[in-house]
Amino acid sequence: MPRATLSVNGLRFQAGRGADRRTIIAVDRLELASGGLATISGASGSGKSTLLYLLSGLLSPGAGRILWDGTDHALLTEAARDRWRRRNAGFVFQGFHLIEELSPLENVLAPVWFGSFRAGDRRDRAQALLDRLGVPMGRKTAAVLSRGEQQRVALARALIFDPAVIFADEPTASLDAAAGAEVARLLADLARTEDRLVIVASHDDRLHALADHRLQVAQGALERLS
Ligand SMILES: Nc1ncnc2c1ncn2[C@@H]1O[C@H](COP(=O)(O)OP(=O)(O)OP(=O)(O)O)[C@@H](O)[C@H]1O
Repeated sequence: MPRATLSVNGLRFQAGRGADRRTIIAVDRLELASGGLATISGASGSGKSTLLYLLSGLLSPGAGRILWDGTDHALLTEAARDRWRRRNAGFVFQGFHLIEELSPLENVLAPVWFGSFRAGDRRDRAQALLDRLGVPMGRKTAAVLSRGEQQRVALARALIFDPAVIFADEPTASLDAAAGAEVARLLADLARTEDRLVIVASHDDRLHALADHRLQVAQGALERLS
Protein backbone atom coordinates (compact mmCIF):
# COMPACT_ATOMS: atom_id res chain seq x y z
CA MET A 1 0.00 0.00 0.00
CA PRO A 2 1.41 3.47 -0.90
CA ARG A 3 2.29 5.58 2.12
CA ALA A 4 2.92 9.29 2.54
CA THR A 5 4.31 11.64 5.13
CA LEU A 6 3.61 15.34 5.21
CA SER A 7 5.79 17.91 6.91
CA VAL A 8 4.94 21.63 6.94
CA ASN A 9 7.15 24.40 8.33
CA GLY A 10 6.55 28.14 8.53
CA LEU A 11 3.84 28.15 5.87
CA ARG A 12 2.29 31.56 5.08
CA PHE A 13 -0.17 32.29 2.32
CA GLN A 14 -1.15 35.91 1.72
CA ALA A 15 -3.65 37.41 -0.71
CA GLY A 16 -4.93 40.83 -1.69
CA ARG A 17 -3.12 43.96 -2.81
CA GLY A 18 -1.66 47.00 -1.02
CA ALA A 19 -3.44 47.83 2.21
CA ASP A 20 -5.87 44.93 1.63
CA ARG A 21 -3.09 42.35 1.67
CA ARG A 22 -3.53 39.88 4.53
CA THR A 23 -2.45 36.46 5.67
CA ILE A 24 -5.14 33.95 4.74
CA ILE A 25 -3.51 30.99 6.47
CA ALA A 26 -0.37 30.32 8.48
CA VAL A 27 0.95 26.95 9.65
CA ASP A 28 4.00 27.04 11.94
CA ARG A 29 4.50 23.29 12.02
CA LEU A 30 2.50 20.21 11.03
CA GLU A 31 3.49 16.56 10.67
CA LEU A 32 1.07 13.92 9.41
CA ALA A 33 1.55 10.39 8.13
CA SER A 34 -0.42 7.61 6.48
CA GLY A 35 -2.81 5.63 8.62
CA GLY A 36 -4.77 8.55 10.00
CA LEU A 37 -7.80 10.73 9.40
CA ALA A 38 -6.95 14.40 9.93
CA THR A 39 -9.85 16.84 10.06
CA ILE A 40 -9.64 20.62 9.78
CA SER A 41 -12.41 22.65 11.39
CA GLY A 42 -12.88 26.40 11.45
CA ALA A 43 -15.46 29.08 10.74
CA SER A 44 -16.63 29.73 7.20
CA GLY A 45 -13.94 31.74 5.39
CA SER A 46 -11.24 30.81 7.91
CA GLY A 47 -9.00 29.29 5.21
CA LYS A 48 -9.70 25.53 5.32
CA SER A 49 -10.09 25.09 1.55
CA THR A 50 -7.08 27.31 0.89
CA LEU A 51 -5.02 25.08 3.18
CA LEU A 52 -6.12 21.96 1.25
CA TYR A 53 -5.13 23.65 -2.05
CA LEU A 54 -1.73 24.53 -0.57
CA LEU A 55 -1.06 21.05 0.83
CA SER A 56 -2.04 19.42 -2.47
CA GLY A 57 0.15 21.79 -4.48
CA LEU A 58 -2.73 23.40 -6.38
CA LEU A 59 -1.66 26.70 -4.79
CA SER A 60 1.90 27.84 -4.09
CA PRO A 61 2.67 29.26 -0.63
CA GLY A 62 4.32 32.67 -0.42
CA ALA A 63 6.63 31.42 2.33
CA GLY A 64 7.45 28.20 4.15
CA ARG A 65 7.98 24.61 3.19
CA ILE A 66 5.60 21.77 2.36
CA LEU A 67 7.42 18.45 2.17
CA TRP A 68 5.85 15.22 0.95
CA ASP A 69 8.04 12.23 1.75
CA GLY A 70 10.91 14.64 2.31
CA THR A 71 10.56 16.45 -1.03
CA ASP A 72 9.87 20.19 -1.01
CA HIS A 73 7.19 20.68 -3.64
CA ALA A 74 8.18 24.31 -4.20
CA LEU A 75 11.41 23.00 -5.75
CA LEU A 76 9.57 20.82 -8.29
CA THR A 77 8.47 21.98 -11.71
CA GLU A 78 4.72 22.39 -12.19
CA ALA A 79 4.73 19.27 -14.38
CA ALA A 80 6.43 17.25 -11.61
CA ARG A 81 3.92 18.55 -9.05
CA ASP A 82 1.06 17.53 -11.40
CA ARG A 83 2.62 14.09 -11.76
CA TRP A 84 2.90 13.73 -7.99
CA ARG A 85 -0.77 14.71 -7.59
CA ARG A 86 -1.91 12.25 -10.24
CA ARG A 87 0.02 9.36 -8.67
CA ASN A 88 -0.42 10.15 -5.01
CA ALA A 89 -3.50 12.25 -4.40
CA GLY A 90 -7.26 11.71 -4.66
CA PHE A 91 -9.80 14.54 -4.32
CA VAL A 92 -13.36 14.56 -3.00
CA PHE A 93 -15.51 17.69 -3.03
CA GLN A 94 -18.82 18.76 -1.50
CA GLY A 95 -20.41 19.00 -4.96
CA PHE A 96 -19.19 15.55 -6.17
CA HIS A 97 -18.21 16.94 -9.65
CA LEU A 98 -19.55 13.88 -11.46
CA ILE A 99 -20.38 13.84 -15.18
CA GLU A 100 -24.10 13.13 -14.83
CA GLU A 101 -24.61 11.71 -18.33
CA LEU A 102 -21.99 9.00 -17.73
CA SER A 103 -22.53 5.77 -15.80
CA PRO A 104 -21.02 5.33 -12.31
CA LEU A 105 -18.31 3.08 -13.81
CA GLU A 106 -17.48 5.61 -16.54
CA ASN A 107 -17.23 8.36 -13.91
CA VAL A 108 -14.75 6.33 -11.89
CA LEU A 109 -12.73 5.70 -15.07
CA ALA A 110 -12.83 9.36 -16.20
CA PRO A 111 -9.43 10.27 -14.60
CA VAL A 112 -7.91 7.31 -16.47
CA TRP A 113 -9.20 8.64 -19.81
CA PHE A 114 -8.20 12.23 -18.99
CA GLY A 115 -4.74 11.01 -18.04
CA SER A 116 -4.48 9.16 -21.39
CA PHE A 117 -4.09 5.79 -19.68
CA ARG A 118 -5.71 2.63 -21.01
CA ALA A 119 -9.04 2.17 -19.25
CA GLY A 120 -9.02 -1.60 -19.78
CA ASP A 121 -6.33 -2.02 -17.16
CA ARG A 122 -8.41 -0.16 -14.56
CA ARG A 123 -11.92 -1.39 -15.36
CA ASP A 124 -11.84 -4.27 -12.86
CA ARG A 125 -10.47 -2.01 -10.14
CA ALA A 126 -13.15 0.62 -10.86
CA GLN A 127 -15.91 -2.00 -10.58
CA ALA A 128 -14.39 -3.45 -7.41
CA LEU A 129 -14.29 0.02 -5.84
CA LEU A 130 -17.95 0.66 -6.71
CA ASP A 131 -18.90 -2.73 -5.22
CA ARG A 132 -16.87 -2.10 -2.10
CA LEU A 133 -18.36 1.35 -1.55
CA GLY A 134 -21.86 -0.06 -2.00
CA VAL A 135 -22.87 1.79 -5.20
CA PRO A 136 -25.88 -0.09 -6.63
CA MET A 137 -25.35 -1.96 -9.89
CA GLY A 138 -27.18 -1.34 -13.13
CA ARG A 139 -27.68 2.44 -12.97
CA LYS A 140 -27.30 3.90 -16.47
CA THR A 141 -26.22 7.37 -15.44
CA ALA A 142 -24.86 9.06 -12.33
CA ALA A 143 -27.81 11.48 -12.51
CA VAL A 144 -30.25 8.84 -11.22
CA LEU A 145 -28.21 8.07 -8.09
CA SER A 146 -29.05 9.49 -4.66
CA ARG A 147 -26.69 12.15 -3.32
CA GLY A 148 -25.09 9.69 -0.91
CA GLU A 149 -24.53 7.24 -3.77
CA GLN A 150 -23.08 10.03 -5.93
CA GLN A 151 -20.60 10.91 -3.19
CA ARG A 152 -19.59 7.24 -2.98
CA VAL A 153 -18.96 7.25 -6.77
CA ALA A 154 -16.81 10.36 -6.26
CA LEU A 155 -14.92 8.50 -3.52
CA ALA A 156 -14.38 5.51 -5.83
CA ARG A 157 -13.11 7.92 -8.53
CA ALA A 158 -10.67 9.46 -6.02
CA LEU A 159 -9.32 5.96 -5.32
CA ILE A 160 -8.84 4.80 -8.91
CA PHE A 161 -5.04 5.39 -8.91
CA ASP A 162 -4.71 3.97 -5.38
CA PRO A 163 -3.55 7.28 -3.88
CA ALA A 164 -1.61 7.47 -0.63
CA VAL A 165 -3.35 10.75 0.24
CA ILE A 166 -6.99 11.79 -0.02
CA PHE A 167 -8.02 15.44 0.22
CA ALA A 168 -11.69 16.01 0.92
CA ASP A 169 -13.36 19.43 1.06
CA GLU A 170 -16.70 19.36 2.93
CA PRO A 171 -17.44 15.82 1.68
CA THR A 172 -20.57 15.41 3.81
CA ALA A 173 -21.99 18.94 3.65
CA SER A 174 -24.65 18.27 1.03
CA LEU A 175 -25.68 14.83 2.32
CA ASP A 176 -28.47 13.91 4.71
CA ALA A 177 -27.59 12.59 8.18
CA ALA A 178 -27.45 8.89 7.26
CA ALA A 179 -25.49 9.34 4.01
CA GLY A 180 -23.14 11.82 5.72
CA ALA A 181 -22.42 9.38 8.55
CA GLU A 182 -21.71 6.62 6.01
CA VAL A 183 -19.26 8.76 4.00
CA ALA A 184 -17.55 9.86 7.25
CA ARG A 185 -17.14 6.21 8.26
CA LEU A 186 -15.77 5.30 4.80
CA LEU A 187 -13.17 8.08 4.98
CA ALA A 188 -12.02 6.95 8.43
CA ASP A 189 -11.87 3.38 7.14
CA LEU A 190 -9.74 4.35 4.13
CA ALA A 191 -7.24 5.96 6.50
CA ARG A 192 -7.08 3.24 9.14
CA THR A 193 -7.57 -0.08 7.38
CA GLU A 194 -5.81 0.92 4.15
CA ASP A 195 -3.07 3.02 5.70
CA ARG A 196 -3.78 6.16 3.68
CA LEU A 197 -3.54 9.75 4.87
CA VAL A 198 -6.98 11.35 4.64
CA ILE A 199 -7.17 15.12 5.17
CA VAL A 200 -10.67 16.57 5.41
CA ALA A 201 -11.84 20.18 5.71
CA SER A 202 -15.27 20.14 7.28
CA HIS A 203 -17.89 21.67 9.56
CA ASP A 204 -19.24 18.20 10.32
CA ASP A 205 -18.82 17.12 13.95
CA ARG A 206 -19.32 13.46 12.97
CA LEU A 207 -16.11 13.65 10.97
CA HIS A 208 -14.22 15.39 13.78
CA ALA A 209 -15.42 12.73 16.23
CA LEU A 210 -13.81 10.04 14.04
CA ALA A 211 -10.53 11.92 13.53
CA ASP A 212 -7.10 10.67 14.58
CA HIS A 213 -5.77 14.24 14.32
CA ARG A 214 -8.00 17.24 14.95
CA LEU A 215 -6.84 20.52 13.47
CA GLN A 216 -8.50 23.90 13.62
CA VAL A 217 -8.03 27.17 11.76
CA ALA A 218 -8.63 30.21 13.95
CA GLN A 219 -7.58 33.83 13.27
CA GLY A 220 -5.68 32.69 10.18
CA ALA A 221 -3.52 30.12 11.97
CA LEU A 222 -3.69 26.35 12.11
CA GLU A 223 -3.62 24.81 15.56
CA ARG A 224 -3.67 21.21 16.63
CA LEU A 225 -6.49 20.19 18.99
CA SER A 226 -5.48 16.53 19.32
N1 LIG B 1 -6.42 34.37 -3.91
C1 LIG B 1 -7.17 34.97 -3.00
N2 LIG B 1 -7.35 36.32 -3.03
C2 LIG B 1 -8.09 36.96 -2.10
N3 LIG B 1 -8.72 36.32 -1.09
C3 LIG B 1 -8.60 35.00 -1.01
C4 LIG B 1 -7.83 34.24 -1.96
N4 LIG B 1 -7.90 32.95 -1.62
C5 LIG B 1 -8.70 32.88 -0.53
N5 LIG B 1 -9.09 34.11 -0.17
C6 LIG B 1 -9.96 34.44 1.00
O1 LIG B 1 -9.50 33.67 2.08
C7 LIG B 1 -10.57 33.30 2.95
C8 LIG B 1 -10.56 31.81 3.18
O2 LIG B 1 -11.23 31.12 2.14
P1 LIG B 1 -11.45 29.54 2.17
O3 LIG B 1 -12.34 29.20 1.02
O4 LIG B 1 -10.15 28.87 2.25
O5 LIG B 1 -12.24 29.36 3.55
P2 LIG B 1 -12.99 28.11 4.13
O6 LIG B 1 -12.59 28.02 5.58
O7 LIG B 1 -12.74 26.90 3.29
O8 LIG B 1 -14.50 28.56 4.02
P3 LIG B 1 -15.86 27.69 3.89
O9 LIG B 1 -15.98 26.90 5.17
O10 LIG B 1 -16.92 28.76 3.78
O11 LIG B 1 -15.73 26.84 2.67
C9 LIG B 1 -11.83 33.85 2.31
O12 LIG B 1 -12.15 35.09 2.91
C10 LIG B 1 -11.41 34.05 0.85
O13 LIG B 1 -12.16 35.05 0.23
